[in-house]
Amino acid sequence: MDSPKSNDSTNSGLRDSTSKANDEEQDELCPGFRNADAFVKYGLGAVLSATKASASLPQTGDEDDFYRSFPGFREFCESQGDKLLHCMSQIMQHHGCRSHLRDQSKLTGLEERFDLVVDSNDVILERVGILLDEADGVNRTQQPVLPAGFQPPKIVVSSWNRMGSGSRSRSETFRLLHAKNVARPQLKFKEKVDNSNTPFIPKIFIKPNATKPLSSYFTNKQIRKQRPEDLDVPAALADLIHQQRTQEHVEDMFAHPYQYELDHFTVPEGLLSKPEPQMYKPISKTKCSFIDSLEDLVALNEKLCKLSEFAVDLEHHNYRSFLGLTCLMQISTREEDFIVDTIELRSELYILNEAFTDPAIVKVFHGADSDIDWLQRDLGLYVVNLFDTHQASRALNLARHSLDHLLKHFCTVDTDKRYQLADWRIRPLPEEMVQYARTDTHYLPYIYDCVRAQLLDFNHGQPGLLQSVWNKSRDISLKKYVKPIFTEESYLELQRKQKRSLNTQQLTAFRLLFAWRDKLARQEDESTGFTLPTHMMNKISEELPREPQGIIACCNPVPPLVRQQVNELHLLVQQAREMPLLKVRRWLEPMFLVDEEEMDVSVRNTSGLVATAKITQFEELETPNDQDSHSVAQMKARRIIESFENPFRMYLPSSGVHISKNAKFDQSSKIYEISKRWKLQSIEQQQKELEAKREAKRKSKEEAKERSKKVTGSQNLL
Ligand SMILES: O=c1ccn([C@@H]2O[C@H](COP(=O)(O)O)[C@@H](O)[C@H]2O)c(=O)[nH]1
Ligand SMILES: [Mn+2]
Repeated sequence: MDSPKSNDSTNSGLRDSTSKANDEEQDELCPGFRNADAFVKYGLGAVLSATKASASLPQTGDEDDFYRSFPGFREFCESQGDKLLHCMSQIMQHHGCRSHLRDQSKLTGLEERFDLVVDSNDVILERVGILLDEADGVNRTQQPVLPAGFQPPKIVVSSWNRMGSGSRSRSETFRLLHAKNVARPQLKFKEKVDNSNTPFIPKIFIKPNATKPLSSYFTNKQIRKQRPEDLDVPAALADLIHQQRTQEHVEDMFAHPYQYELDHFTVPEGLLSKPEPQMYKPISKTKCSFIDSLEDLVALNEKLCKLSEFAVDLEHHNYRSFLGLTCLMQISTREEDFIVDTIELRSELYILNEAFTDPAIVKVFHGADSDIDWLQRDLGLYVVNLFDTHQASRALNLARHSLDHLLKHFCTVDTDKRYQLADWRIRPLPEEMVQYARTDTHYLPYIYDCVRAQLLDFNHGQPGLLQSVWNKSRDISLKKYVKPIFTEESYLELQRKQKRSLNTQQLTAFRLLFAWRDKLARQEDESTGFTLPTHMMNKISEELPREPQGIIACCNPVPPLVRQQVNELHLLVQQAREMPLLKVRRWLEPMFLVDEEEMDVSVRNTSGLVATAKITQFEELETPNDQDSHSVAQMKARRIIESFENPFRMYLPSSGVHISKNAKFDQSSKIYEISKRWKLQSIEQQQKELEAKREAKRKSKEEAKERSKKVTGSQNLL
């Protein structure tokens, strides 16, 4: 699990419809890559040949680490990696992801490029999801009608041959498994999903293995559930009591229920000495049980409570739900595998807290970050004594840290992740998905032994490195699930991330669409990506269509909720069009409006030169691209800003610009103060401030005029 399991499908980038040059460039790379059919025809072919080529690379397997210890080999890998990243960025750019970023040198570091990959996956998957459903004729807005029983959905398997007639023994067919009319699991939940725009409160009311008892807020149903109007006292008094109770419990309400136990957790002594790895049982000889009844769950808990360790993993779905849904839990002991239906047993799974929070039992996860969130959010489960094999792999500095790599490295097991993104809500779960799911935990107890032994060997038998993995794992289990909260500023975060330059009308449209999408997604319990994918939201806000049909034209395929509410969306766009047209600039991190009267701006370039220029009053622009109406000082300021943003660009001196050689950059200069001051302000706030300032200035000018009139008048009198 190297890649983050992001629940946020809002990160999609922007397809710059005007970047024709870019399109042409891409056409050379992948001719006819402009629509889904063409993608399947050409794009898929390219992907397949790339996959084939990568499979024909020498399989270094266990020797990865050995080869990588040679600087030449490492450098070669890195340079090839860079080339690949560049290629990927180009493909993504073409596919509508951050295509506005023509200057790839602005993508600094792997992190940002990785962001790009994640964003692009979002865009592509959003499209694939919508297209598949459209092809199936599924109307996503209609809740499927469920017959009395739980009707098995029709499974659709789209497949293509991954390797051609290949030499590899296992099935090489890549399957995109999804299902028609999957019943919405949310309909079966005993407790309704809480998509309200309020912080998450832990779902816990009993606390097994507690050293510090659970706050009465959680244990006392009366306190938790009592509404002021249900108290048998006058309304005002009830309100007061309720308020006091809430205040009294507010800290407990948001604290990690096992904070105290985790803070005081020490690894059992025996676990810091070198283990003899206990070989896993062949999967074919291991019993696998599907747990979907309370009775079986209780029996499973009893079994787990008797063990010293077991492995856990979760499968998740986040497209047809606002917060995401935990669909499956895999548990492996040294003897058995269990597949737990976390949809069916969602309200009962807290039972497992007895084993999950027992400090004497090690819970082995691989890459537990998201799992910890999902356990808390959906099942009210916490983990005390977590061992994360992903953290162990990092401490051992292995070549890669994915589960596939560890399986290959320690167990010589080849896996593929073809079901990782399957629709895990499908019931009954197809056998092949069960088999896939169990491999995620089956080998983990053995890998846990191996990495512990190696961590001790690595450190000459000293437990320091092993202890550090336990500490990192504990930090992960201390994480608290944070619910996405919408604020008036939320859209700015996404806008900043996308680094697009918008005028005030476009930005207003973006803000209104963002709010519409958030509200509707919460209400309908759909992801924001399903409601209105970010790249479509970008397109609408850039183009500001004058007609509802124009909004539809920005979306391909049209999301069902957009089709349903196109008139509301159109009203929002109209509202945005009524804004005065100003250009919005991005300056360093914050965005701001270029408007400061006669303000000195100092900027230093790489050679230590300090440039100072005046920015004078700006004129409101008739059109966003109306360069002529820029004042000279604005142009200067723009160039300074550009040179600030790109330190490799030499700032060219021109009249009115002062450059002092070797001058020190003054940290307290205005550029700093301003960027700080603007940082937390929304564009609207900025606009208000600017208007107030202008108004004050206008008044003071008028007053000055009045005064001078009076003076002239009195002089005349004299
Ligand atoms: O690249 C990825 C990897 C995973 N997910 C989601 O996470 C869960 C669990 O993944 P594991 O690999 O089993 O830890 C999976 O069901 C996906 O929903 C993902 O979205 N993208
Ligand atoms: Mn898994």
